Amino acid sequence: MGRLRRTMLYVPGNNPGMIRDAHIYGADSIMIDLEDSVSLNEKDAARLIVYHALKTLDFGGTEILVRVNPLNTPYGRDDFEAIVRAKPDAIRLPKTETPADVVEADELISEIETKIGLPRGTIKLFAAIESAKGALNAERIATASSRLIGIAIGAEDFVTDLKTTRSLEGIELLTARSFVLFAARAAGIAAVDTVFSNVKDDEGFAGEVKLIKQLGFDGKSIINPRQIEIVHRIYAPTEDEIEKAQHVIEAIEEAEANGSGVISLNGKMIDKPVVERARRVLDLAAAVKI
Ligand SMILES: CC(=O)SCCNC(=O)CCNC(=O)[C@H](O)C(C)(C)COP(=O)(O)OP(=O)(O)OC[C@H]1O[C@@H](n2cnc3c(N)ncnc32)[C@H](O)[C@@H]1OP(=O)(O)O
Ligand SMILES: O=C([O-])CC(=O)C(=O)O
Ligand SMILES: [Mg+2]
Repeated sequence: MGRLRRTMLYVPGNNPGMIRDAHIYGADSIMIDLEDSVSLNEKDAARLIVYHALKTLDFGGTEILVRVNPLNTPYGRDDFEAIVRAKPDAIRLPKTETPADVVEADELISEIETKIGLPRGTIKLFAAIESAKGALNAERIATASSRLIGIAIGAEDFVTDLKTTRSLEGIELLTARSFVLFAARAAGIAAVDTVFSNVKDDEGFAGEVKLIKQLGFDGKSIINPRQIEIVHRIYAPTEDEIEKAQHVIEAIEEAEANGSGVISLNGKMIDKPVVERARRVLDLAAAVKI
Protein backbone atom coordinates (compact mmCIF):
# COMPACT_ATOMS: atom_id res chain seq x y z
CA MET A 1 0.00 0.00 0.00
CA GLY A 2 1.04 3.63 -0.53
CA ARG A 3 2.21 6.06 2.10
CA LEU A 4 -0.13 6.54 5.08
CA ARG A 5 -1.74 9.98 5.18
CA ARG A 6 -4.05 9.67 8.16
CA THR A 7 -2.80 12.90 9.73
CA MET A 8 -1.39 16.03 8.06
CA LEU A 9 -0.36 18.41 10.84
CA TYR A 10 -0.44 22.12 10.03
CA VAL A 11 2.41 24.08 11.57
CA PRO A 12 2.47 27.90 11.27
CA GLY A 13 5.49 28.90 9.15
CA ASN A 14 6.37 31.83 11.41
CA ASN A 15 6.99 29.59 14.46
CA PRO A 16 10.50 28.06 14.36
CA GLY A 17 10.06 26.18 17.66
CA MET A 18 6.92 24.41 16.48
CA ILE A 19 8.53 23.63 13.10
CA ARG A 20 11.58 22.11 14.80
CA ASP A 21 9.55 19.83 17.10
CA ALA A 22 6.54 19.03 14.91
CA HIS A 23 7.75 15.63 13.67
CA ILE A 24 8.19 14.31 17.22
CA TYR A 25 4.44 13.88 17.76
CA GLY A 26 4.12 11.14 15.11
CA ALA A 27 1.82 12.66 12.47
CA ASP A 28 2.08 10.95 9.07
CA SER A 29 2.76 14.30 7.35
CA ILE A 30 3.81 17.76 8.46
CA MET A 31 2.34 20.69 6.56
CA ILE A 32 4.21 23.92 7.20
CA ASP A 33 2.00 26.89 6.43
CA LEU A 34 2.83 30.16 4.68
CA GLU A 35 -0.80 30.98 3.92
CA ASP A 36 -3.65 31.75 6.31
CA SER A 37 -1.90 31.15 9.66
CA VAL A 38 0.72 33.78 8.75
CA SER A 39 -0.23 37.47 8.88
CA LEU A 40 0.57 39.72 5.92
CA ASN A 41 3.41 41.53 7.70
CA GLU A 42 5.12 38.20 8.49
CA LYS A 43 4.91 36.59 5.04
CA ASP A 44 8.53 37.35 4.08
CA ALA A 45 9.95 36.33 7.47
CA ALA A 46 7.97 33.07 7.47
CA ARG A 47 9.19 32.19 3.96
CA LEU A 48 12.81 32.61 5.10
CA ILE A 49 12.22 30.62 8.28
CA VAL A 50 10.64 27.74 6.37
CA TYR A 51 13.37 27.76 3.70
CA HIS A 52 16.11 27.51 6.33
CA ALA A 53 14.19 24.97 8.40
CA LEU A 54 13.86 22.63 5.40
CA LYS A 55 17.52 23.10 4.50
CA THR A 56 18.87 22.43 7.98
CA LEU A 57 16.49 20.28 10.07
CA ASP A 58 16.06 16.51 10.08
CA PHE A 59 12.38 15.57 10.16
CA GLY A 60 13.13 11.88 10.57
CA GLY A 61 11.47 10.62 7.39
CA THR A 62 8.11 12.32 8.02
CA GLU A 63 6.52 13.54 4.81
CA ILE A 64 6.93 17.33 4.56
CA LEU A 65 4.58 19.62 2.67
CA VAL A 66 4.56 23.41 2.54
CA ARG A 67 1.31 25.31 2.01
CA VAL A 68 2.23 28.30 -0.16
CA ASN A 69 0.19 31.41 -0.91
CA PRO A 70 -1.87 31.29 -4.13
CA LEU A 71 -0.18 32.58 -7.29
CA ASN A 72 -2.78 35.36 -7.62
CA THR A 73 -1.47 36.99 -4.41
CA PRO A 74 1.72 39.12 -4.09
CA TYR A 75 3.44 36.28 -2.16
CA GLY A 76 2.77 33.21 -4.29
CA ARG A 77 5.63 33.45 -6.77
CA ASP A 78 8.26 34.22 -4.12
CA ASP A 79 6.95 31.27 -2.07
CA PHE A 80 7.40 28.87 -5.01
CA GLU A 81 10.88 30.24 -5.80
CA ALA A 82 12.06 29.68 -2.24
CA ILE A 83 10.20 26.50 -1.36
CA VAL A 84 11.04 24.47 -4.48
CA ARG A 85 14.72 25.23 -3.73
CA ALA A 86 14.23 23.93 -0.17
CA LYS A 87 12.88 20.62 -1.61
CA PRO A 88 9.89 19.54 0.50
CA ASP A 89 8.14 16.34 -0.61
CA ALA A 90 5.21 18.39 -1.89
CA ILE A 91 3.68 21.84 -2.16
CA ARG A 92 0.11 22.26 -0.95
CA LEU A 93 -1.78 24.62 -3.24
CA PRO A 94 -4.59 26.37 -1.34
CA LYS A 95 -7.89 27.66 -2.77
CA THR A 96 -7.59 25.68 -6.02
CA GLU A 97 -10.53 26.57 -8.23
CA THR A 98 -9.68 25.37 -11.72
CA PRO A 99 -7.37 22.89 -13.50
CA ALA A 100 -5.54 25.98 -14.83
CA ASP A 101 -4.49 26.83 -11.24
CA VAL A 102 -2.80 23.43 -11.01
CA VAL A 103 -1.20 23.71 -14.45
CA GLU A 104 0.16 27.17 -13.58
CA ALA A 105 1.75 25.80 -10.40
CA ASP A 106 3.05 22.73 -12.21
CA GLU A 107 4.71 24.84 -14.94
CA LEU A 108 6.28 27.21 -12.43
CA ILE A 109 7.70 24.29 -10.43
CA SER A 110 9.09 22.79 -13.67
CA GLU A 111 10.74 26.11 -14.53
CA ILE A 112 12.40 26.32 -11.09
CA GLU A 113 13.39 22.63 -11.08
CA THR A 114 15.11 23.16 -14.44
CA LYS A 115 16.87 26.32 -13.18
CA ILE A 116 18.35 24.54 -10.17
CA GLY A 117 19.06 21.20 -11.85
CA LEU A 118 16.41 19.12 -10.08
CA PRO A 119 14.83 16.36 -12.17
CA ARG A 120 11.42 17.47 -13.48
CA GLY A 121 8.58 16.17 -11.32
CA THR A 122 10.65 15.88 -8.11
CA ILE A 123 8.40 18.21 -6.11
CA LYS A 124 4.86 16.85 -5.87
CA LEU A 125 1.61 18.81 -5.58
CA PHE A 126 -1.36 18.52 -3.25
CA ALA A 127 -4.37 20.71 -4.18
CA ALA A 128 -6.85 22.00 -1.62
CA ILE A 129 -10.39 22.70 -2.77
CA GLU A 130 -12.02 25.46 -0.72
CA SER A 131 -14.88 26.94 -2.79
CA ALA A 132 -18.03 25.93 -4.65
CA LYS A 133 -16.22 26.55 -7.95
CA GLY A 134 -13.35 24.32 -6.87
CA ALA A 135 -15.70 21.55 -5.76
CA LEU A 136 -17.55 21.64 -9.09
CA ASN A 137 -14.18 21.37 -10.89
CA ALA A 138 -12.79 18.66 -8.57
CA GLU A 139 -12.63 15.95 -11.22
CA ARG A 140 -10.64 18.10 -13.66
CA ILE A 141 -8.43 19.49 -10.88
CA ALA A 142 -7.52 15.98 -9.72
CA THR A 143 -6.21 15.03 -13.18
CA ALA A 144 -4.59 18.35 -14.12
CA SER A 145 -0.97 17.37 -13.36
CA SER A 146 1.06 14.20 -12.95
CA ARG A 147 2.65 15.85 -9.90
CA LEU A 148 -0.61 15.61 -7.95
CA ILE A 149 -0.46 13.08 -5.12
CA GLY A 150 -3.72 14.12 -3.51
CA ILE A 151 -6.51 16.62 -3.07
CA ALA A 152 -8.03 17.97 0.12
CA ILE A 153 -11.07 19.93 1.18
CA GLY A 154 -10.60 23.14 3.17
CA ALA A 155 -13.90 23.60 4.98
CA GLU A 156 -13.34 26.90 6.75
CA ASP A 157 -13.00 28.76 3.46
CA PHE A 158 -15.56 26.49 1.80
CA VAL A 159 -18.44 27.28 4.19
CA THR A 160 -17.57 30.98 3.97
CA ASP A 161 -17.83 30.79 0.19
CA LEU A 162 -21.13 28.91 0.50
CA LYS A 163 -22.50 31.58 2.88
CA THR A 164 -23.08 29.11 5.67
CA THR A 165 -21.24 27.91 8.80
CA ARG A 166 -19.87 24.56 9.99
CA SER A 167 -22.09 22.28 12.03
CA LEU A 168 -20.94 19.35 14.13
CA GLU A 169 -22.78 16.82 11.94
CA GLY A 170 -21.39 18.44 8.76
CA ILE A 171 -24.46 18.31 6.49
CA GLU A 172 -23.23 21.48 4.71
CA LEU A 173 -20.01 19.67 3.70
CA LEU A 174 -21.42 16.34 2.52
CA THR A 175 -21.69 17.19 -1.17
CA ALA A 176 -18.26 18.83 -1.38
CA ARG A 177 -16.64 15.99 0.58
CA SER A 178 -18.21 13.52 -1.85
CA PHE A 179 -17.05 15.48 -4.91
CA VAL A 180 -13.48 15.66 -3.57
CA LEU A 181 -13.47 12.00 -2.59
CA PHE A 182 -14.92 10.79 -5.93
CA ALA A 183 -12.45 12.95 -7.87
CA ALA A 184 -9.51 11.60 -5.87
CA ARG A 185 -10.58 7.97 -6.21
CA ALA A 186 -11.26 8.35 -9.95
CA ALA A 187 -7.78 9.87 -10.40
CA GLY A 188 -6.09 7.32 -8.13
CA ILE A 189 -4.70 9.92 -5.69
CA ALA A 190 -5.17 10.57 -1.96
CA ALA A 191 -8.26 12.22 -0.47
CA VAL A 192 -7.73 14.25 2.70
CA ASP A 193 -10.44 15.84 4.83
CA THR A 194 -10.39 19.28 6.42
CA VAL A 195 -9.36 20.62 9.84
CA PHE A 196 -11.57 20.55 12.94
CA SER A 197 -10.94 23.90 14.58
CA ASN A 198 -12.23 23.34 18.13
CA VAL A 199 -9.00 21.87 19.53
CA LYS A 200 -10.46 21.19 22.98
CA ASP A 201 -13.53 19.23 21.76
CA ASP A 202 -12.08 15.69 21.50
CA GLU A 203 -15.53 14.09 21.36
CA GLY A 204 -16.75 16.28 18.50
CA PHE A 205 -13.44 15.70 16.70
CA ALA A 206 -13.68 11.90 17.08
CA GLY A 207 -17.24 12.01 15.68
CA GLU A 208 -16.02 13.87 12.59
CA VAL A 209 -13.09 11.48 12.11
CA LYS A 210 -15.45 8.47 12.22
CA LEU A 211 -17.65 10.14 9.61
CA ILE A 212 -14.84 10.92 7.16
CA LYS A 213 -13.28 7.47 7.58
CA GLN A 214 -16.65 5.90 6.78
CA LEU A 215 -17.00 8.17 3.71
CA GLY A 216 -13.66 6.81 2.47
CA PHE A 217 -11.08 9.56 3.13
CA ASP A 218 -7.43 8.56 3.63
CA GLY A 219 -7.06 11.00 6.51
CA LYS A 220 -7.46 14.49 7.84
CA SER A 221 -5.69 17.83 7.99
CA ILE A 222 -5.17 18.61 11.68
CA ILE A 223 -4.02 21.64 13.65
CA ASN A 224 -2.84 20.29 17.01
CA PRO A 225 -0.72 17.33 18.14
CA ARG A 226 -3.46 16.12 20.52
CA GLN A 227 -5.60 15.28 17.46
CA ILE A 228 -3.05 12.77 16.09
CA GLU A 229 -3.72 9.90 18.46
CA ILE A 230 -7.50 10.21 18.05
CA VAL A 231 -7.26 9.88 14.25
CA HIS A 232 -4.75 7.02 14.35
CA ARG A 233 -6.87 5.09 16.87
CA ILE A 234 -10.02 5.45 14.75
CA TYR A 235 -8.17 4.49 11.54
CA ALA A 236 -6.51 1.41 13.09
CA PRO A 237 -8.26 -1.86 12.17
CA THR A 238 -9.73 -3.56 15.27
CA GLU A 239 -8.66 -7.07 16.38
CA ASP A 240 -12.07 -8.27 15.23
CA GLU A 241 -11.67 -6.71 11.76
CA ILE A 242 -8.19 -8.22 11.41
CA GLU A 243 -9.41 -11.69 12.44
CA LYS A 244 -12.36 -11.53 10.01
CA ALA A 245 -10.03 -10.39 7.21
CA GLN A 246 -7.67 -13.29 7.91
CA HIS A 247 -10.59 -15.73 7.74
CA VAL A 248 -11.67 -14.24 4.41
CA ILE A 249 -8.18 -14.68 2.93
CA GLU A 250 -7.89 -18.25 4.25
CA ALA A 251 -11.34 -19.13 2.88
CA ILE A 252 -10.70 -17.69 -0.58
CA GLU A 253 -7.29 -19.34 -0.83
CA GLU A 254 -8.90 -22.67 -0.01
CA ALA A 255 -11.68 -22.03 -2.55
CA GLU A 256 -9.20 -21.07 -5.26
CA ALA A 257 -7.18 -24.22 -4.56
CA ASN A 258 -10.43 -26.08 -5.29
CA GLY A 259 -11.00 -24.12 -8.52
CA SER A 260 -13.73 -21.72 -7.30
CA GLY A 261 -13.72 -17.89 -7.10
CA VAL A 262 -16.69 -17.51 -4.77
CA ILE A 263 -17.60 -19.23 -1.51
CA SER A 264 -19.61 -18.57 1.60
CA LEU A 265 -18.10 -17.90 5.03
CA ASN A 266 -20.44 -17.95 8.06
CA GLY A 267 -23.40 -17.48 5.71
CA LYS A 268 -21.89 -14.47 3.86
CA MET A 269 -20.74 -14.48 0.23
CA ILE A 270 -17.00 -13.99 -0.22
CA ASP A 271 -15.96 -12.77 -3.66
CA LYS A 272 -13.41 -10.46 -5.26
CA PRO A 273 -14.36 -7.09 -3.69
CA VAL A 274 -14.70 -8.69 -0.26
CA VAL A 275 -11.23 -10.19 -0.66
CA GLU A 276 -9.83 -6.82 -1.80
CA ARG A 277 -11.23 -5.11 1.31
CA ALA A 278 -9.84 -7.88 3.54
CA ARG A 279 -6.38 -7.45 1.99
CA ARG A 280 -6.62 -3.71 2.60
CA VAL A 281 -7.42 -4.29 6.28
CA LEU A 282 -4.39 -6.58 6.64
CA ASP A 283 -2.12 -4.16 4.74
CA LEU A 284 -3.27 -1.27 6.94
CA ALA A 285 -2.80 -3.35 10.10
CA ALA A 286 0.76 -4.18 9.00
CA ALA A 287 1.55 -0.57 8.02
CA VAL A 288 0.19 0.85 11.27
CA LYS A 289 2.44 -1.43 13.34
CA ILE A 290 5.63 -0.01 11.82
C1 LIG B 1 -8.34 27.40 8.40
C2 LIG B 1 -6.87 27.09 8.30
O1 LIG B 1 -6.23 27.53 7.39
S1 LIG B 1 -6.24 25.99 9.44
C3 LIG B 1 -4.52 25.87 9.09
C4 LIG B 1 -3.68 26.97 9.67
N1 LIG B 1 -3.67 26.94 11.10
C5 LIG B 1 -2.59 26.49 11.82
O2 LIG B 1 -1.58 26.16 11.24
C6 LIG B 1 -2.75 26.44 13.32
C7 LIG B 1 -1.89 25.33 13.93
N2 LIG B 1 -2.16 25.17 15.33
C8 LIG B 1 -1.73 26.04 16.30
O3 LIG B 1 -1.07 27.04 16.02
C9 LIG B 1 -2.05 25.73 17.73
O4 LIG B 1 -2.28 24.35 17.94
C10 LIG B 1 -3.29 26.48 18.29
C11 LIG B 1 -3.08 28.00 18.16
C12 LIG B 1 -4.55 26.07 17.54
C13 LIG B 1 -3.46 26.10 19.78
O5 LIG B 1 -2.30 26.48 20.44
P1 LIG B 1 -2.03 26.04 21.95
O6 LIG B 1 -3.28 26.24 22.75
O7 LIG B 1 -0.78 26.72 22.40
O8 LIG B 1 -1.76 24.49 21.81
P2 LIG B 1 -1.41 23.45 22.94
O9 LIG B 1 -1.46 24.10 24.30
O10 LIG B 1 -2.26 22.27 22.73
O11 LIG B 1 0.10 23.04 22.61
C14 LIG B 1 0.74 21.98 23.24
C15 LIG B 1 2.11 21.78 22.64
O12 LIG B 1 1.98 21.40 21.27
C16 LIG B 1 2.66 22.33 20.45
N3 LIG B 1 1.82 22.54 19.26
C17 LIG B 1 0.56 23.02 19.24
N4 LIG B 1 0.10 23.07 17.98
C18 LIG B 1 1.10 22.62 17.20
C19 LIG B 1 1.20 22.45 15.80
N5 LIG B 1 0.18 22.75 14.96
N6 LIG B 1 2.35 21.95 15.32
C20 LIG B 1 3.38 21.65 16.15
N7 LIG B 1 3.33 21.80 17.48
C21 LIG B 1 2.20 22.28 17.99
C22 LIG B 1 2.81 23.58 21.26
O13 LIG B 1 3.93 24.33 20.82
C23 LIG B 1 3.00 23.01 22.65
O14 LIG B 1 4.33 22.58 22.77
P3 LIG B 1 5.11 22.69 24.16
O15 LIG B 1 4.36 21.80 25.09
O16 LIG B 1 6.49 22.19 23.81
O17 LIG B 1 5.07 24.13 24.54
O1 LIG C 1 -7.04 22.73 4.91
C1 LIG C 1 -7.87 23.02 5.78
O2 LIG C 1 -8.74 22.23 6.17
C2 LIG C 1 -7.77 24.37 6.40
C3 LIG C 1 -8.24 25.45 5.51
O3 LIG C 1 -7.50 26.09 4.80
C4 LIG C 1 -9.67 25.74 5.51
O4 LIG C 1 -10.44 25.01 6.18
O5 LIG C 1 -10.05 26.73 4.86
MG1 LIG D 1 -8.40 27.77 3.87
